[in-house]
Amino acid sequence: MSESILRIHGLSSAYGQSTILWGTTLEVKQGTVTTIMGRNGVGKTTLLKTIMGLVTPKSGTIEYRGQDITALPPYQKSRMGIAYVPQGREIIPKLTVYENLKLGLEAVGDRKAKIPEDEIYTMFPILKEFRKRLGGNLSGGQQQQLAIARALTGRPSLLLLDEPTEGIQPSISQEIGQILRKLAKEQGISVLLVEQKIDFARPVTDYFYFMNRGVVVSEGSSDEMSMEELQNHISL
Ligand SMILES: Nc1ncnc2c1ncn2[C@@H]1O[C@H](COP(=O)(O)OP(=O)(O)OP(=O)(O)O)[C@@H](O)[C@H]1O
Repeated sequence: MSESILRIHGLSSAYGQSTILWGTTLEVKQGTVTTIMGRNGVGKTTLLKTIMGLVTPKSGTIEYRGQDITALPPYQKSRMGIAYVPQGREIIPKLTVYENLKLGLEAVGDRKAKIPEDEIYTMFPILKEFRKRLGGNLSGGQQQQLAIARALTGRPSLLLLDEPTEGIQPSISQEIGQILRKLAKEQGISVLLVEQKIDFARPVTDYFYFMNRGVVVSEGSSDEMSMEELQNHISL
């Protein structure tokens, strides 16, 4: 079994008085795609934000590559190789595709580094074609590809992805799924994915966690789970 790149133990976090995570525990193995599923509002986005340091945990620990990173701010986590693609993508509409990609490098604090253009454009050929186009003029699927590409410019070890298929046509979702598999299997990048669509998640995922009301309620490897079991888990 491969090593864990991320271990989360008993993580709780809140917005003011409103507690959302109630002691979440999970891990991500190196070079795998690990997927968190659960209904709207159970705390999946809050979990990713807490891992990234955008929400401060009340208790619990986050360990990345064996190091306790619980209290570190987001920029330090970025520099250590954790990249985050938020729900809704958050690309900058008034900047070109290339300029948006450059922002990914700034997030890791390396202004002198070059965008690995060959790699990025091999993975996302449409971004090469639209290099000079404004981000705001891309389709939803192309913006999602740009957001993932931007996260990859700093060569992360762990990619946190929040619902990349939301509002995207199935053919592009499929392409994104294939890219996530490749990143994990060929480049050893570990992916922690939040996803609601079973059809997309099933072929992409190595290991599933199911959340309800701020905790993990069940888990299991993708191979061991039938489509029916998956359906049952998320309808709980
Ligand atoms: N900034 C915030 N301030 C206060 N409450 C928030 C904030 N962000 C989210 N919440 C609340 O926290 C709860 C969990 O939200 P979260 O977005 O983490 O869930 P989710 O499982 O990702 O759901 P979804 O799939 O709808 O994004 C919800 O009740 C939501 O209304």
